[in-house]
Amino acid sequence: MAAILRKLSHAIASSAVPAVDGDRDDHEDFSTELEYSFAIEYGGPPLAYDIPNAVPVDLDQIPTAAPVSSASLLHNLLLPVIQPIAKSNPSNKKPREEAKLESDAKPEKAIFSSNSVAPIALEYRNGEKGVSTLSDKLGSSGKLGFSCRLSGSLEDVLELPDDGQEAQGFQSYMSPGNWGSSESRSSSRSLSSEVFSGREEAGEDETPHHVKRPSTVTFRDPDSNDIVQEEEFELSDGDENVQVRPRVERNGTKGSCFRCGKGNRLTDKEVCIVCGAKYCFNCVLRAMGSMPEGRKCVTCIGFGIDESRRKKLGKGSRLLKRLLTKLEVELIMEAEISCQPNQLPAKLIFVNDEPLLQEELVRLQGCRNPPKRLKPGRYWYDNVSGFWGKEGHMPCQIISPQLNVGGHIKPEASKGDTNIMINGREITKLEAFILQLAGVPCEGKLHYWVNADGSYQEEGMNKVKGKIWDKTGIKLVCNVLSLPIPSDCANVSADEMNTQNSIEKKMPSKLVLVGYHKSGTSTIFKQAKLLYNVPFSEDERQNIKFMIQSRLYSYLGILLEGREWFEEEYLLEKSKGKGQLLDESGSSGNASQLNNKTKYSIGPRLKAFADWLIKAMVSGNLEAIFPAATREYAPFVEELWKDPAIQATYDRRNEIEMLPRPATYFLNRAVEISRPDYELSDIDILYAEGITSSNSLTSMEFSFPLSPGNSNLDPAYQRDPSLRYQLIRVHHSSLGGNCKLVEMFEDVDVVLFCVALTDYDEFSVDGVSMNKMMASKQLFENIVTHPALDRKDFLLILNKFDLLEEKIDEVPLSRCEWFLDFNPVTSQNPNSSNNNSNNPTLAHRAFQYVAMKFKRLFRSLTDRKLFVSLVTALEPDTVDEALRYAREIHHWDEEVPRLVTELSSASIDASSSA
Ligand SMILES: Nc1nc2c(ncn2[C@@H]2O[C@H](COP(=O)(O)OP(=O)(O)OP(=O)(O)O)[C@@H](O)[C@H]2O)c(=O)[nH]1
Ligand SMILES: [Mg+2]
Repeated sequence: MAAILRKLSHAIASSAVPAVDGDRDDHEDFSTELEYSFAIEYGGPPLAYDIPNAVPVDLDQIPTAAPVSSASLLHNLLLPVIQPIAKSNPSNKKPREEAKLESDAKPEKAIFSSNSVAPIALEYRNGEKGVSTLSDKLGSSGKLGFSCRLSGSLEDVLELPDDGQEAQGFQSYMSPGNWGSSESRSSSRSLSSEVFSGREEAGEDETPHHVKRPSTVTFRDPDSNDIVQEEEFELSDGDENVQVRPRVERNGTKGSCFRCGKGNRLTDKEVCIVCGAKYCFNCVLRAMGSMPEGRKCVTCIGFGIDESRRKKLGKGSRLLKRLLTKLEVELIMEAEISCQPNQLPAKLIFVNDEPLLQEELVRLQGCRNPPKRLKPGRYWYDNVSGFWGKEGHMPCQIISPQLNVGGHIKPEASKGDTNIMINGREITKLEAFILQLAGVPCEGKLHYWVNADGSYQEEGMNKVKGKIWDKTGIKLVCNVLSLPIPSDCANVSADEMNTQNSIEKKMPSKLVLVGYHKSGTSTIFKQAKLLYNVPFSEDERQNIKFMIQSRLYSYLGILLEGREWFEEEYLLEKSKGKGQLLDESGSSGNASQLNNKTKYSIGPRLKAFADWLIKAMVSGNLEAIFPAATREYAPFVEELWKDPAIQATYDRRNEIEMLPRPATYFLNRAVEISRPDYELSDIDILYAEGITSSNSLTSMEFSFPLSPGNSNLDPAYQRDPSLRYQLIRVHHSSLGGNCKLVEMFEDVDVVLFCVALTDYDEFSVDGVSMNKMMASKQLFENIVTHPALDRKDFLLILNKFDLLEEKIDEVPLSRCEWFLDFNPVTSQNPNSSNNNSNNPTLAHRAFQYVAMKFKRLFRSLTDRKLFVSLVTALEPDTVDEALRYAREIHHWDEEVPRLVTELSSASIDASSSA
């Protein structure tokens, strides 16, 4: 491609430079500035809407000005003269072969216009690639010698729709490229609309220096990682903490659009949140694509944002609103706020001179009263009083106290010079003024302790001398002087404050939930939210909805792969002469055999979509495409779903191993889910895989309502319903190598370790293939033996019992090397659902056996007792019981002295198997 461009740049340069002005320097300058834009004619399946069209220009049709006759000019009057398009001068003509594509394709149509942009229209005809270059065109017409500029570039031809056509325009830009033939698929990379700055001096094998431009078709090619490659980076001040970000080059003058170089400072533009490049209305979609991470140039995807723009995250702009529909803008804003690369980087936040660790940042942001508008920078934090400020400045906020984040506070943290120390920090003059107003002695060198509730005492003395915030007028003065006041007490009385403080002191008991891949931790967490009425925020609901919509496409992709196998299998059988047997459709089988059609065959339009979807899925790019493009493909989903071949495939879904279990639930409602107005139900939330796409740590606070009468729990275990609990769900992968990060849970009360009972014959697919039960066991060992969890209570949740019941009769438990000695005495009636201890089902025996294996393992590692609970995460009662059990374990622990004589370990065992 580079060679072709160089040839083109020769061709264009030689033609664009007037014959009379053969100055070589001019020529080179001109050619280095040349830019080319490519487009190909859409050859995919028919769409329900118009797509931009590259209209060929017939050179003969271009109106030209008649030459001004010199006779008509007045003597000595210099007028600008428009030169006509003249017949070519063969001596200036580039040899046609030189500019010809290696493919030898026959050019059919071409459009060319250049000042600095030379777009070239590529065409596909039956998979045959063709390109019309300038020299082709001129060669065929035998004409050359432009001295005037053809008006309108191809980009202008492919102009974005005006306001009235916004949605359609965006759809067109979000089309999956060329879905046509397999050839066109393989060359879909050339769909990218790239604008190259061609450099004459580039050597044969060198890639020309180019500023990569976003694709007009806004999806990444599934095969290509090109658009995230970046050639130039800048380091700011050599600070290793500062993330390297792509640098952008502007084509035009200051204030102009970074892409087309047009416009000025007053033109409405959209700004890339990473590199600051600004794009005009016409260029923004080309430059930013489908915006999977919000408003970023495609080359900036994956990079952290420019922190000075953080406060703009999620705030839609006028320009986007003009360009896209409300839903599309919402989607993009959502992605902008929630995607991983846009999150605040912990290491850029220094608290008391120390950079934060990720878990410290989580703690800081997740506390009851977190710092507002936190951004990278240096802060001080007095964790006794909760005062928080920027390094070298007076406090700006009072956040939750007692947070274990950052280093120790320094006396000079706020650059105070008053000789008055509060909790180890020398306070500023304004703070000293407030203390005086509050009646606190401020003469001489003083050291005070100030608590979060404003009570103060002199260092070394054991007597509270008073409360700063109690005095009337203090808060008002603080407000006037821009000094912070505790947020809780702004509108509440002292009494209320005391109550609040005492509640705050009653920190919730912490239950941490962890398990190996797909053990069911998210499902249990979501079930708990539903059970204890902890609402999903609008954001969470949106995230889950988008996740379900995205996953739907991967389920469809898997189904479509299955369809291919079934079709191939059918044809193979047919070629062996067995087709007749396989075809259940009787006489129509003969007709379909004649044209190689099977009941698994789909039409070309769906085939093209299927090919594209499978390719995107295999290359792992579906997440970048969906859910942004959900709306675009909803009609295809409907068409696909109704197709008999897909239904025939779906009927054989049990044979498609890759199809996860929840797929059936969602595929059954594929059409409804794919629609933009799809409304999420609680059951959908439960069945959705995961919680959000990026969450590795999720937490909720709740209390247990009084147990309903039919609860299996002994009423003696009813507890104060106002007691608070925090359930923290951690994805095992976020615990780091050897579960190092478990140490952030050293203050948890009970660890809930979740194991999927069905894992015994399954193998993990990522990394080294390993039996999932063995992997679970390994994770269990790592966590249990972690020093931070020494002597913690563990509750083993054996999950997916419903699935175990289905599986155990088919697949023996001894498939897992750890369970080789499982030798149940088969019951009289293996299908009986009776699970009492006299006649337990095979699944129950298996559960008891697995529980026993883990208990023994736990004892061998800790010399302590492991508690076990049997759960089916999709059934609320079992989750409720497991969590209430965890609560009991925690409180038993607190009440050991009283309970130790009452509770024997036998009763614990009994309740665990219940
Ligand atoms: N039938 C059935 N399905 C379950 C049960 N628990 C979980 N699942 C399904 O198993 C799959 C994995 O569950 P998740 O809750 O996402 O598991 P996870 O531990 O969060 O998995 P990660 O993605 O590794 O975090 C989902 O499709 C769930 O719907 C269960 O008790 N019964
Ligand atoms: Mg999950």
